[in-house]
Order: sequence, then C-alpha cells, then structure tokens
Amino acid sequence: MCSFSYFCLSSSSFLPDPVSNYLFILNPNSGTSIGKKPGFVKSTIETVARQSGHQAKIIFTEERAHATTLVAENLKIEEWKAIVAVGGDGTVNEIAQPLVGLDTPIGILPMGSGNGLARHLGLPLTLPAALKRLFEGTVTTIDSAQLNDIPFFCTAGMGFDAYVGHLFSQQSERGLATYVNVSFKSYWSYKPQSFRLNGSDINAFSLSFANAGQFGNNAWIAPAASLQDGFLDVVTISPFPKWYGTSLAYQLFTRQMKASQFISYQTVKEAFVETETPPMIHYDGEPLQLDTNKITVKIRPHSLKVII
Ligand SMILES: Nc1ncnc2c1ncn2[C@@H]1O[C@H](COP(=O)(O)OP(=O)(O)OP(=O)(O)O)[C@@H](O)[C@H]1O
Repeated sequence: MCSFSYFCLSSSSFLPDPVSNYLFILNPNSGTSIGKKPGFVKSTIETVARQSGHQAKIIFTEERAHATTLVAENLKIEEWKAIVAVGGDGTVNEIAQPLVGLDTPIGILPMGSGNGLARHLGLPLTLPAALKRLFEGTVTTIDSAQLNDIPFFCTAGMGFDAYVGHLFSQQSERGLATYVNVSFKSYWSYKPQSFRLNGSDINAFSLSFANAGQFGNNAWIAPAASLQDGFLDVVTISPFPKWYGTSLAYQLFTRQMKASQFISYQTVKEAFVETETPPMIHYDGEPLQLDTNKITVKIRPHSLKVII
C-alpha cells in the first residue's frame, strides 16, 4: 500500500506494467475468415502487440475443447495480463470455463460466425480495432451461468435454437449465410416440444436462457438481459402460426422482442426443466445431446473478468 500519493503516481508512470504478457488462443475453425488466413491474423496480433509494448504468445487450437486444456496448462506456467479468445462464442466458452472465479481476465478478438458475447459487450468486430480495445480497454466482471455442470456465458437453450445449432455444426461452411440457410430450412419442418419449466407443463417452440441478450449476429432474444444483474432471462416462445415467423424474425433482429401472446419472459436465478426424453441443448451455440431429462440452469453472479 502506498501512502505517498505523488510518489505512487509519478513512479507508476515510469515503471513498465509488471505483467504485460497476453496469451492468444486462436481457433482456426471459427467463422469463415480465420481458417483461410491464420498467418495474417497471427502476424497482425504480433505486430500490434509489439507496437503497444506487449508480449504475445499465440497458440492455435487443434481440436474441439483443446482451448480449455491450453488455458489450464498455461495458467500453471505464468501469470497473464489476459487470455484472449480469437474466435467465436464456442471458443470464448472453452477459454472462459477455466477462468471462472479467477482474477485473470478473458479478452475477445471476435472472429466467429455469431460473436454474441462480443456484440453484447459492444466490442469492435474488426481485428485492428478489437486489438486496440484489448490493449487499451478496462477490466470488468460479468455473470456466467451453468446448465447442469456446463458453463455458459452468452445464451443456452432447448428447442428450435438447439436443433439449428446441431444442424449448423454439421455443415462444412460456417458463417452467417450458412446459419440463415439452416434456420430457414429447419423452420418449416420443426415441431414444438413439451417441457416442464419450474413445475408448469408447457409446449414451446424454444426455451432460451439468456445471460447476454443475443444469440449472435444481433439476434436479440432477450433485449433487456444484463451481464451484471445476477439474473438469467428465461425466454419461452410458444407455438405460433407460420405467418407470425416474419414478425418474430423482424423483432429478433431489430432488438424489439418483448412479451406478447407468443413470447414470455421471466428473470430468475435458477430454473428447473424436465423433458420427456433427454433433450438436445445448445450452450453458447454449441450443440450437445444430454443424457438426462432433468436440467438445472443457474446464474453465477460476477464470476468472470473480461476486458471491454
Ligand atoms: N482446431 C480446431 N479444429 C476444429 N474445430 C475446432 C478447433 N478448435 C476449436 N474447434 C471447435 O470449433 C467450433 C466453432 O468455434 P466457434 O464457436 O468459436 O466459431 P463459430 O461457431 O463460427 O462462431 P460463433 O459461436 O460465434 O457463431 C467449436 O465447437 C470449437 O470447439
């Protein structure tokens, strides 16, 4: 603790930041661009980091879930100013999981298909601007959430969203165009499902749990959701006539979704869902077939540090 403020101020401005090392973990499978030009992304990060007086260690993931292992391994080796996810929400999820409850912040260079968390946080979406923000930004603490034992940071859900997430993961090309194409085709054949939500039986087109307000690509499923309020927004979309789909899509992409005869919102700290058979879910856009039909979703307030 420094008691002589003039000395503290003047000396800190001459001392280099004791921890200026950033670890970048880059998913070459994210979005549509990184995989095609990983060398360019790597050299841009190296150049901007050097110009800003920082050290950058850059590692490419080799497979799904590898990013989580890389974070755990590198946290043991040294202290990092931030561990930076270079990719989409799936990559953010894998990197954020081991950082929950720690002081080391996550940084995000949004290069995925949807970039829901980065968009909610208002981060720049181009590489040079995102790097500038990373090196000049401030650290804040956000809520995270869990679906059973699976951490998520943006949104999770069941029903139509999970079904589309599952089909999207099977496509050879990622990106917005593929996502729109898959969603549009699925929309015509998808059948609403039965859920028991907090003891009430419902039939729903989708059931979403929003920590952040959007799925990605500015599809705002929960426009009022806050990353710092200690609550999840539960959004139920009831079965609706096909003609209503256009209006729903319009509301979603113009951030105007609100409670209506087909849409209901609740803010909760915890929710319980039961389904007839183990459901397909998504967490931060990653599809997963559960092996249980009992699901608990809960918020973990102020649990992740992030650079904004
Ligand atoms: N080296 C790799 N090869 C193949 N897949 C990988 C690799 N590294 C990570 N993955 C997987 O790639 C998937 C997609 O990653 P990510 O979510 O970042 O991109 P996206 O889906 O295009 O973006 P968003 O989630 O924002 O829409 C994730 O399931 C992740 O586990």
